[in-house]
Amino acid sequence: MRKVVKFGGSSLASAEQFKKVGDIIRADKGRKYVVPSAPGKRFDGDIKVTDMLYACYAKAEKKEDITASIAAIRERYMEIINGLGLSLSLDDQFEVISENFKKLAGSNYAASRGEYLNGIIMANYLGYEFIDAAEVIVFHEDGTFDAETTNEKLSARLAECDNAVIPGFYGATAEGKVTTFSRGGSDITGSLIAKAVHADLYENWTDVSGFLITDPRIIKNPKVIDTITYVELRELAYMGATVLHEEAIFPVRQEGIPINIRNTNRPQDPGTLIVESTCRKPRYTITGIAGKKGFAAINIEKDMMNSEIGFCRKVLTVFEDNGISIEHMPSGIDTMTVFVHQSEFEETEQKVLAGIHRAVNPDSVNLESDLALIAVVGRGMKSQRGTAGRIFSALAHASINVKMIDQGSSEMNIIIGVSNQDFERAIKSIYDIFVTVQL
Ligand SMILES: Nc1ncnc2c1ncn2[C@@H]1O[C@H](COP(=O)(O)OP(=O)(O)O)[C@@H](O)[C@H]1O
Ligand SMILES: N[C@@H](CC(=O)OP(=O)(O)O)C(=O)O
Repeated sequence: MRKVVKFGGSSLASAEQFKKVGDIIRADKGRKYVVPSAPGKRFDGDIKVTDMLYACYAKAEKKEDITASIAAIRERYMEIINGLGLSLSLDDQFEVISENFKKLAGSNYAASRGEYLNGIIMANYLGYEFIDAAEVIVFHEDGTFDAETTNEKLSARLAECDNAVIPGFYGATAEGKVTTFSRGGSDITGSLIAKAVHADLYENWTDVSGFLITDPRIIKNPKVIDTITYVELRELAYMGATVLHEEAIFPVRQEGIPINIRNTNRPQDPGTLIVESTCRKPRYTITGIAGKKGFAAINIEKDMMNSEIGFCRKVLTVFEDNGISIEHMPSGIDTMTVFVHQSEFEETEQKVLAGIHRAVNPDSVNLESDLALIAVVGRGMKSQRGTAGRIFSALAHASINVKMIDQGSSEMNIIIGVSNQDFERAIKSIYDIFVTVQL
């Protein structure tokens, strides 16, 4: 078995965590390619190294003294090196990094150093080859990711070595400008490597025993999902289940490589297997629940709207022209609602309203803010009668007003809009009706 293993920041926050990771890798010869993140939080309230780097770079940009900030970052790594008993010096690397910060090499460069340095330590600790991600993960000049060149470079480079450590989160353009994925992007690096080496499995090690039915910060100890499909996971990841970056699914999906989410602190747990398709029946009718706060709804009313050809297109053009992306668009006979991200919308809100008036001359337009969207997802929901009924009776029992309902044509997800303030209670009542009472 050839495996790619990615360890998140929580798994590499201290020497103690590194030792657990070392034991996991050494326990299975198939764990050949290792993708580390930067050191994460050691305890509640701690600061991730990536955030320390961003903050330090912001100081450099303001021409403030960064000596103390660099020293604090360096201390995080020295604690790991000393705790592991390694004879490794990062003096040269820190000298280069300090110089580049002062030269304002860019905030992407700054953030990427967290993974870069952790990769050097990991390679030294394991006795694996270190491959700088800047050599093999390629971005276009405009900052977008170059999937084709990356796959070629990775395949060629990794064919030369039996095992290697490749830091997550960053890469570089052909000109050598360091660029990163969005936050949590080490998951993407792992997936790209799994694809390039035709891995049998992509293991993603974190601090929870798999993908949980819902966010453990909302429900205490939610049940683990044993098997989930890429499609279900994509819906949940997009809607805020942050355990895996939403874009990490695509590279492995093209190759049909399963992902296994595992817990570094409980390696004996089987975790969650993410697959293309499965005959395994899900344990509950629903597979998972996820959601996000911070949406606004634009409600548009106009008599006979439905018979006006091009109405929707004209409305949507107004959003497009103002650079606003649309999240959902439920409609009635004479009404249409557009859900958008509130933070993105606030700046241009009045321009959009005026634009809608000009474009379609509606009877009325009104705005509602502070809304949350919740996705209830599950392959078991398809052709299972009464699922929606159960969701809405659970919400009614909890006295939660439902502002929007949207069921995808795949019958695999139902999206519900509620007030921000009802968000946690709504998730809890849906979880209880399907999982706690085991319906
Ligand atoms: N449905 C979910 N299942 C599991 N974890 C979730 C879910 N939704 C949110 N999380 C959060 O995701 C965290 C793991 O992701 P992340 O912080 O990116 O870890 P890492 O540092 O290992 O990359 C968990 O500790 C948990 O708080
Ligand atoms: N260190 C980066 C990238 C990353 O993937 O981290 P983690 O695996 O800890 O989520 C971040 O904090 O965004």
